[in-house]
Amino acid sequence: MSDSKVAVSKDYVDDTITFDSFNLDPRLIQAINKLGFEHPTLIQSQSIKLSLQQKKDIIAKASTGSGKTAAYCIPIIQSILVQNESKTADSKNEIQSVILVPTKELAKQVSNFLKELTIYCGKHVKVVNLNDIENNQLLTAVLNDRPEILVSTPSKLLNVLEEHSDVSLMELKYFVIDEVDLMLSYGYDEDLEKLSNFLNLKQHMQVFMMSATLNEDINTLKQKFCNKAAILKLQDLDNQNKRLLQYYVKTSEYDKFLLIYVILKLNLIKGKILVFVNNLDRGYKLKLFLQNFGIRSCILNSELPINSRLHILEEFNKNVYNLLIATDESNEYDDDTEAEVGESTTDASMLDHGKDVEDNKSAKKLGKKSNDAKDYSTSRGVDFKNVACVLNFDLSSSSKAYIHRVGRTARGGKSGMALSFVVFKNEWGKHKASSLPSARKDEKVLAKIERTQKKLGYEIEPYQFDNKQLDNFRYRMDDSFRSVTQTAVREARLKEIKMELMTSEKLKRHFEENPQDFETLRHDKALSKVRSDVNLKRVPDYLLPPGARQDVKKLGFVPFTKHKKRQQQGKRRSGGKKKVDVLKKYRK
Ligand SMILES: Nc1ncnc2c1ncn2[C@@H]1O[C@H](COP(=O)(O)OP(=O)(O)OP(=O)(O)O)[C@@H](O)[C@H]1O
Repeated sequence: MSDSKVAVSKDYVDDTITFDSFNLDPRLIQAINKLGFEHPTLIQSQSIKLSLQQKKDIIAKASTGSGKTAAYCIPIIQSILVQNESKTADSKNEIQSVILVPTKELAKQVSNFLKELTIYCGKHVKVVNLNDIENNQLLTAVLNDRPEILVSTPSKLLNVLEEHSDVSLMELKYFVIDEVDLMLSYGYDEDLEKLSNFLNLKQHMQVFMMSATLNEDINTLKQKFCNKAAILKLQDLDNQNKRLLQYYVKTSEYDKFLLIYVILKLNLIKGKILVFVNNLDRGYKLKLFLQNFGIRSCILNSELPINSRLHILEEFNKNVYNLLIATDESNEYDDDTEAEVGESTTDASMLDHGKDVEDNKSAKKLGKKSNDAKDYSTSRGVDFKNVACVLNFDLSSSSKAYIHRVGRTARGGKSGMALSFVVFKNEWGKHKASSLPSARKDEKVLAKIERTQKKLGYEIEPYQFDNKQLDNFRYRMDDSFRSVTQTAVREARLKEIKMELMTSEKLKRHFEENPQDFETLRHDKALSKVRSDVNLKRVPDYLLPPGARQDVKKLGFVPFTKHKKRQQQGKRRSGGKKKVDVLKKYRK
């Protein structure tokens, strides 16, 4: 999944072994080396061993970013390669593996990863992402070839099976359900039930079910698909949790806008920032608000065509954009019971054979996702690269959604930080234009998040900004906020969709022929001309901390404290190893 070499921290790595010790095919080992993976992560070493040596079905619960994708991809590819060796010239090709994921983004991500892993054996292990193919004739041709691995969302696979009666999954050797709990809350259970009719259940078929969060809801699926599954639970060890620093700021709804403006305008957070908002309009509102200050951002939401979404993700991962505002609708569908029940065991590593996932009678089923939002989630599974900070502009409405959101940073052993804006209960609804229904419960949700994170060994620290310093920026923020009317938001939303649709449909062929043009397409352009003061883009000297007045380049990590102190802190930072509290300068 990575473009560059990734060094996984000791938290996840099983440095007692290397990938060589699994007796993997040299072509697979070569591809793993090319990805820069030196040691397997804990979930990988457990899963590869159990799958290859004991042929066990596996239900795995392991932290976000701990390498679950490779934990099922590697044994699948290895087995297919072994199988191939015993093939004769007239053996027929069969589809051997199906990997189900809840979103199109994940289908793309997983199939890309598989392609990287099969780079030296692609002729023998063909990977097809069904969600990638819309043309029916092309699909028929591709399926006639009986690719060894299919990646798909459940609805797409079902659709394909219903329309291509000649495609059989009866010889399937591997069946993976990734982000299995999300599948259920998205209402994919009916599709999965129907899909089970196309499978030779419990007959020589190995099943993987993976997620960072699991609850007893998956028991029905487990009973349906698995045969004496081994349950792997691998969470971080207590003293290894310092890679992810977590903070919250209690604020009013209106002041969230002030806070984000100051944080971004003064570059208080270095590196890429992923901002989560809870609905589509909020995303555009925030984008337009920031645009007034000359702060560019991209939007990611379920309304955009899939090609645009994939392109935005790709570009963000290539560091083309620094600021991505993602609408997370999935948190509406996550229930919170898992986090409290599921984490009751915080063993670093626990392996039970045939043991049931914990009972949680109170787990309630949530409504199905709307068609628009189906197949989309930014908080789940997406391997955002090098995100320095996840900023919950709107707090998630469940602690489970919070786990997945903050899991978009500090991935693959890197460090990161999460900052959440939490609305004081007694401040909720006081400023209509900035108000959000879900924020009413912010304090309650925060309490749940704190409890859940504590069980995982994490502390979430309060962060208090110096209100006096912030107040200096207030009148500029008022101007900008007023200019972002509901009409401006609606227009921006329409304009963006039109723009992206054009790109997706009309220009699709052009981009296929001229990929270099696609590279230069930017998604963070200004959306509409909201009536704002051009001066808003400049921060006048008197608003800047003294250290930055002479030299604008000094913006970012600018102290409101004394210069000397900052120099000392700067030195410490350059040491590289110490965790940096990037917002410190604004602390009260
Ligand atoms: N053995 C390894 N060594 C180094 N990097 C690894 C290793 N395994 C995976 N990675 C990298 O770690 C990152 C996270 O992996 P992956 O997306 O599989 O995590 P995940 O557990 O599925 O997370 P999530 O629960 O959020 O879906 C990826 O960038 C991947 O390339």
